[in-house]
Amino acid sequence: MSTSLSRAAGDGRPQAPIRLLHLGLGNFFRAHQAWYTDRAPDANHWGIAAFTGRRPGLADALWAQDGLYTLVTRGARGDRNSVVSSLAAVHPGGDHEAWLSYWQRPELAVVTMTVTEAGYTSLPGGGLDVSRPDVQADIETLRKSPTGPASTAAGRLLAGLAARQAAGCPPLAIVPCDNLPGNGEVIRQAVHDLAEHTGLTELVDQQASFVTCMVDRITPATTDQDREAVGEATGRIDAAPVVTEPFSEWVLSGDFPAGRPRWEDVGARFVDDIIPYEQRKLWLLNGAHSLLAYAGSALGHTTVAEAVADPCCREWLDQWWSEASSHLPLPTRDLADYREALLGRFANPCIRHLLAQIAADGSQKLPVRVLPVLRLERARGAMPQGAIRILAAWIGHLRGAGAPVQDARAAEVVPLAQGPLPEAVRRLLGYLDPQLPFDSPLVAALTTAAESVTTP
Ligand SMILES: NC(=O)c1ccc[n+]([C@@H]2O[C@H](COP(=O)([O-])OP(=O)(O)OC[C@H]3O[C@@H](n4cnc5c(N)ncnc54)[C@H](O)[C@@H]3O)[C@@H](O)[C@H]2O)c1
Ligand SMILES: O=P(O)(O)OC[C@@H](O)[C@@H](O)[C@H](O)[C@H](O)CO
Repeated sequence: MSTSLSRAAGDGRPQAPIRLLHLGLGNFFRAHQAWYTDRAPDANHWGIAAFTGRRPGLADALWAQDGLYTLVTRGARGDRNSVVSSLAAVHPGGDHEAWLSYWQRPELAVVTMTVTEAGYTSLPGGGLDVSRPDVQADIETLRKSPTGPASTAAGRLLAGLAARQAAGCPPLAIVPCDNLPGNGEVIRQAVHDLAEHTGLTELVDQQASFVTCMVDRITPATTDQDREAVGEATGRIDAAPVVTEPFSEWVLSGDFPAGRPRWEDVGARFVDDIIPYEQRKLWLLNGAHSLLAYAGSALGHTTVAEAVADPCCREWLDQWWSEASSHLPLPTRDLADYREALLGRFANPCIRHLLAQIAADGSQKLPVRVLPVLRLERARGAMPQGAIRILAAWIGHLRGAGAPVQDARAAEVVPLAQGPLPEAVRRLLGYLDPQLPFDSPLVAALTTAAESVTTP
């Protein structure tokens, strides 16, 4: 009979001392940052304590198997299974005492996070969105006690920094790993704004260095079938395996005052100017994902691989990529190779990446994946049909076409999308950027494009 993964049974390596902390224990973190750490030559010195966002389920499942899990690297020609050992402790997000206790350890050096775009609780133009009830609740909590049980990511970081300062510990690095440009600065600003509302301002820059990074590895949600396949292939019960693609990229920019694992020895790159890497990835990969999520699901497709096999979607992808590529400061040959590689990654028939998963939180994603290209194209007098198609398909999605709406801002954007199309288009453009509804030719082109998106 199969037994669960366990260190006592000889699975994985012994637990490493904890010097890394992570918020947002999900699949991507386990396929990416935890995997880089696991393979670093100094992995034996760098254990991670990871916290879920709020729900305890994954922490419980991983706790029962000593933090070990199987990483299934799924290429078009088959799977490769390996056990990742870098998680030394796992906790439910609500365990605030445990969260603070790690910040009070002098040896803690790096805090990473994957909390989704919506988890940054920031305004579209930057800065903390203090109108949110969860942010307001954190302001109250942290005013009462600087280390109180905050619930937002910014609040938890600030409470951690306050605990660290009170314990007299040295500064560390905070490394957000979500698909946002300048993610280090975005979270720094959010934490800083929260600190201003709670009288803790000086603490932020004294205690932390905010590192920006570009992350890439397509990692879908795990299915029961994946769990069964891992059990059959490894002879071990694993309640929480992660399936990911062979490709991986991590580019970082910023200081690590208390050190870090030798991630550069296993493929991570440290650069001074991260902007070209961010733009290439967010526009070409994530922008294309959003196109397929809305336009592809409206055509009846369920996964990225299905959508990219449809010649119509392929043509739309090429149009979007040509528009976006023309604004990237990278050699033409490199961009052509990147696009070619993306097609192969998207077409991987063994990665079942659901369009519905990618479609979530479009209100947070389109401003960083699509709008920069739209604005650059309009500034040079072009009417970018590729970018317009993505926005049109998103509007169709909010009006009921394709994947179901799951958006942190659904209560605002779904009502804006209802009623006669020209007004809905104007309202949604205004939501994304108050300047855009004044661009009448754009409003007209987007209305025409949105009319062609099928709604039920
Ligand atoms: N999956 C990918 O292919 C991929 C690739 C690159 C980057 N990312 C980034 O990683 C993020 C997570 O993706 P995933 O595949 O791990 O998803 P997931 O659903 O497996 O995990 C998400 C984790 O984030 C936590 N979380 C969500 N909202 C939070 C909040 N407000 N505060 C704190 N924690 C919160 C959840 O509790 C969970 O632990 C994405 O939103 C994206 O920004 C994902
Ligand atoms: O993870 P999200 O929700 O930000 O976006 C969905 C996908 O576009 C994204 O996860 C990509 O698969 C990933 O960014 C590839 O590295």
